[in-house]
Amino acid sequence: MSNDPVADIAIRARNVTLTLGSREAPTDILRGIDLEIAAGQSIAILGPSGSGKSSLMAILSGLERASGGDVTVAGVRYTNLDEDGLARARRGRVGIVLQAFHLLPTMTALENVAVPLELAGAEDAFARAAEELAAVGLAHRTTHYPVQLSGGEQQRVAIARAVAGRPGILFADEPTGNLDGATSGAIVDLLFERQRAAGATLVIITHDPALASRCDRVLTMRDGLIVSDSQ
Ligand SMILES: Nc1ncnc2c1ncn2[C@@H]1O[C@H](COP(=O)(O)OP(=O)(O)OP(=O)(O)O)[C@@H](O)[C@H]1O
Repeated sequence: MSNDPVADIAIRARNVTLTLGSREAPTDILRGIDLEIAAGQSIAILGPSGSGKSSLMAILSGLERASGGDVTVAGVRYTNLDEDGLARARRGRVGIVLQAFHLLPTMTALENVAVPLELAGAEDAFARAAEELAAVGLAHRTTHYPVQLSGGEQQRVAIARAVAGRPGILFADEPTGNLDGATSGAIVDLLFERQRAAGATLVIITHDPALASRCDRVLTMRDGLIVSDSQ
């Protein structure tokens, strides 16, 4: 840890709001989120369906722009960035794992991990991708296409892809939502293992209190607000 308190904050949100829908019928999705997450922390976000968990994660991970407030992630202030600016801010700083895996069907497991690295300018993209796939236990599946992989294997590829760029922050939105119980346990173990190996901050959205209890800190959302914080 550095002595600079600002450097030790991975995520800072101040009065973040999100309003969607039409001008005539706006819906307030996030209604003033204030949050600081320390670098290296694991944090779970719980809350009923529709409470705004995915929306908050989309904003913190730079996939979506807030309607108001201020967001700074990994030292980059998102406020005033356009979509290209947000995409640049994500690259190399943020890794994202989603419930539905989102692998490209026309690419092998190896290509799914290597191509984003290549686009980010890595010269050794394929060698690094092979290492990442080995680290998630898939050294024997590198030439398989997503359709040839089980759900758990696809999520391992997605985790390898998310951590391959060595991001400081890893976001996971219900990463086990499409998996059975036994597979889920192994995927969660893997997420925490990869987080520790990278020294990354981990933000997980989950409906599973047992998973949440493994995190350093647990937030609960309701109606677009954070209503409890275990910290
Ligand atoms: N484009 C949109 N226009 C209007 N409302 C939207 C839009 N997108 C999402 N919402 C609403 O925003 C609210 C928050 O959605 P969000 O997906 O963030 O919730 P969540 O807590 O992640 O839910 P779940 O656990 O079911 O995934 C929901 O009520 C949803 O219907």
